[in-house]
Amino acid sequence: MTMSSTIRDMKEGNEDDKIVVESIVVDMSPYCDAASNSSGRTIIMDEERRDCHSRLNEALRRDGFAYVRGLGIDIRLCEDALREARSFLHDADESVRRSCLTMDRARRGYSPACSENFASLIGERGPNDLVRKFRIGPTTNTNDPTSSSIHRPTSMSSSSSSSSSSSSSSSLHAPNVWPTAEVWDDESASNFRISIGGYFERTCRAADGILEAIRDGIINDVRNDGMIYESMRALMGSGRSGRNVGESEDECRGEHTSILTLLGYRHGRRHTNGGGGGRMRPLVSAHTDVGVITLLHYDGGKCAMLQRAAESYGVADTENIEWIDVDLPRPAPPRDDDPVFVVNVGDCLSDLSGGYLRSTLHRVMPRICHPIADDTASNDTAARTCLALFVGLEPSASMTLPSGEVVSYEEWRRRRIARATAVMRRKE
Ligand SMILES: O=C(O)CCC(=O)C(=O)O
Ligand SMILES: [Fe+2]
Repeated sequence: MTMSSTIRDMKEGNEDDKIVVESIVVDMSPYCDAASNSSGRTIIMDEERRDCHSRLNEALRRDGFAYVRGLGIDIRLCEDALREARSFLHDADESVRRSCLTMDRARRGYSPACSENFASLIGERGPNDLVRKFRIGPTTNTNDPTSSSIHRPTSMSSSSSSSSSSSSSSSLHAPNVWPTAEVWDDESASNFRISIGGYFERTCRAADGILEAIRDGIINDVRNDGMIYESMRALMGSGRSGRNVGESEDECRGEHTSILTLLGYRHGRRHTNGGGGGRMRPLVSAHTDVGVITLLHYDGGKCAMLQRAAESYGVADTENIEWIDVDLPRPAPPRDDDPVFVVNVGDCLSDLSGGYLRSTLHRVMPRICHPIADDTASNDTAARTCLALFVGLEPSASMTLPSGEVVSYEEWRRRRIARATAVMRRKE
């Protein structure tokens, strides 16, 4: 049974729903949401962790993608963040979004539709992506409530933080930009910042648990390769959550480079072209993600569908790939407060693990749907909204590649992008 048919069965109310869900969604609570005993000490059974990391890595090895839950993230946080993202990406006036344009829109702020081209990430030529995006990341500035070094969003001023300073010299660290009360209204601007900032902080922490599980799984499985232990060190320690063992939450640093991207898709011209008998063109071209892992959560918006390649194909044959829908199961009782996420492997983890885990090609395709005339976010079931956390290491994090070469994360990233650019140039 494929991942997509499994989910379809579940949605149609198959009697065996619960069993099916249990069999495909990996419960990450032994790594992300460990229960405490009466004295507050965490109880984690080795066996539970073993089961968790082997199930997760099995899915990631097979598909490059896995469904996870048990991240310790309340469904209300996800619903709030999706609602706020919808309100900004679909309902607000374009002038509100454009107030968040930055010099480096691939890292922070608003990126309008048709301004990015993910096909270039794999050295392919394709139309620009038809999606609106908004990005935030760590600022390493402890005065910024969205700095992941602060684990409790406090008073959210609605003023733009674009002037806030960053203590890091890396181009992967930049100030966040938020819509202000002057261009939006006070309440909208403030709710947006609180929900999106809170979601970012919480998912960054959950991603740490997921990476720990992936690392344990790989080390356990590839025991006879001495180098793998060195390679996996990059996934641990102070790099990502910014918190060192023994530090309190107030003391931790926000030096990882994870970026939260909000993505908004609407019914548009690529739907009507394809509907006329022509070949549908993707809204986001086939690509692999550059970072370590990506953690996705999205609503049921019908106008677009995330798809992954059925198997690991060479980047060269993107034309003849079998694509599988990556639908998101809605949690059902008694787990209806425990949201399901998708994890996928990025190129960095693929390189670090020497191909043990492989980044999988994926894309977003338009789906024919029937948008209603008054399509505000509150009543539009066509618009699709996705929250994507692209997990990155600290710029100076030292990566030992299985070849034995040691390279910083920032340098590895620079080479990865340069490789794709060089392929594009050769094709020109
Ligand atoms: O919208 C989605 O589901 C995923 C988009 C994506 O693959 C990306 O932004 O890297
Ligand atoms: Fe992606």
